[in-house]
Amino acid sequence: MRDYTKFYIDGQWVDPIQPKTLDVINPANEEVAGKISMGTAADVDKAAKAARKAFATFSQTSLEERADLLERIIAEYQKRYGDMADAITEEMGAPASLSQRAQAAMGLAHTQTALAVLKSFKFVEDRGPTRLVKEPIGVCGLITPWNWPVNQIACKVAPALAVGCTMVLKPSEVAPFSGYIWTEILHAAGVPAGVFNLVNGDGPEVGAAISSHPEIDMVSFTGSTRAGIEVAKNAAPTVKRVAQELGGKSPNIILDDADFQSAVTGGVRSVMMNSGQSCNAPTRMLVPGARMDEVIQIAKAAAEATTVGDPKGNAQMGPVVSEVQFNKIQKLIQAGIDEGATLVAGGVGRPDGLDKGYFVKPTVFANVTNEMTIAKEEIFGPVVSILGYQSVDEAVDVGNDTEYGLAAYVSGTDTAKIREVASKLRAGQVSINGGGGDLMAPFGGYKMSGNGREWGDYGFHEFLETKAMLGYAPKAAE
Ligand SMILES: NC(=O)c1ccc[n+]([C@@H]2O[C@H](COP(=O)([O-])OP(=O)(O)OC[C@H]3O[C@@H](n4cnc5c(N)ncnc54)[C@H](O)[C@@H]3O)[C@@H](O)[C@H]2O)c1
Repeated sequence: MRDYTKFYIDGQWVDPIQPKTLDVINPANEEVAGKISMGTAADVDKAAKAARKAFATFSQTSLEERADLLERIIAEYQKRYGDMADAITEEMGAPASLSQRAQAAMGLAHTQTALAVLKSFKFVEDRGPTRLVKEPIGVCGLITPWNWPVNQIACKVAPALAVGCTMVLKPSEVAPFSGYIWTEILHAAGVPAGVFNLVNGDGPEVGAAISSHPEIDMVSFTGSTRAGIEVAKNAAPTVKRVAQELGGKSPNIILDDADFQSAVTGGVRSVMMNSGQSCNAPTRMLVPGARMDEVIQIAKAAAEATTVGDPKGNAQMGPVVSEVQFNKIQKLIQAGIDEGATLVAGGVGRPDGLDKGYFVKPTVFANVTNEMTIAKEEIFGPVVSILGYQSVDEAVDVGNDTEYGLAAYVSGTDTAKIREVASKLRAGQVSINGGGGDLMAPFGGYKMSGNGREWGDYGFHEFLETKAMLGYAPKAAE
């Protein structure tokens, strides 16, 4: 049982102003795995004031001092790597192997990337007599979700620290263990008091208090589009910058000349990874209509080959994060059946032999139309919807016919055709023939998927203001 009931404010582990706790449930066995405190606006106020005070000095630190700090965080993270992976498996059910090789790895990798970017980042640019200076924006409010918990924390905290900002973090209350360990890492690394603060709690109380606090200069939010809109509304009266990384319903266009065995199998596996709980999962697979039967056979085999079970064992897929998510996914699978899609694999109910835990069957629907609920709504579960297209233009139109625009995927062999399709897709990231794994590539969405860009050097700009110093270089006397 983890007792994670302290907050971290002004360099100290402190009790919440009003004691109130929340049990954290392990989704693999539905048992209480630990508890956190649920903060209030008063805790946020204390943290924001500590961050404001610290900003005066931390914003003036040298690039070398901040690089040194990131190096110490990396060293401490490496020491706690196993703890981090275990915590993620326990709090949100990712299989141990996924937590080790991806979930925990991303937290470390974003910190290393921030360090690398910092070493060559251009904070100053001279344009004739004018000097442009990039300065830290101030105190940042960071609100993160549960699905890739430390990935999202690190891709905000590391660049914010790198540029000299101070911050208040609120991790997801559903999966708060990794955020606590992250905080222990930062404390051990000697982050100066007040620079980084942790307040746990829920969205309507702590999230809203962060969004509206006058001492917080910007909010970087990752989560659902619903909550992202609330954050922006609450932030509006204080005119703070709001960076939103929101939901997705990403199209995966498989062109007629693709290697179907590999593209369809890869598409299904990508959705099943992390139990479908990735904002950029390729959940709408678009295939030539004439080849639907062939695709169904491949997709069925891929889904049925996915092993589901105890995330501490060897299963490829663990549970989904919570009862709320489990019930939502069940309803959407039922909607697919009711609206006439062809159920190819999986379906409602738990997989055989798994009576406890929020386990969902790896599910594939075919003959889906883009009007169906399962093609429109972000399911955030292991459910693939396969749609047939008659022409490549139609595939692009249907691919873009969504309120989201986070990611898109194209596969085929004709490079010119693939690039043409990729250029027409309205999404922040387009992956070609399974391309990925570039931590320097900006990550963020078009349309209702958000307005920010995280990762690499783009991630730095979220936390910077630009100052123009006019007449900085006076003209030489004639
Ligand atoms: N675009 C991206 O980079 C990205 C990455 C991962 C997840 N996501 C999205 O996140 C969602 C899943 O995560 P979730 O269920 O934790 O999302 P969520 O919106 O319920 O919660 C995300 C965070 O926001 C907080 N929150 C909730 N309501 C709030 C409010 N009114 N004001 C302020 N904060 C509030 C939560 O407490 C949590 O910390 C999915 O929609 C997914 O697509 C997006």
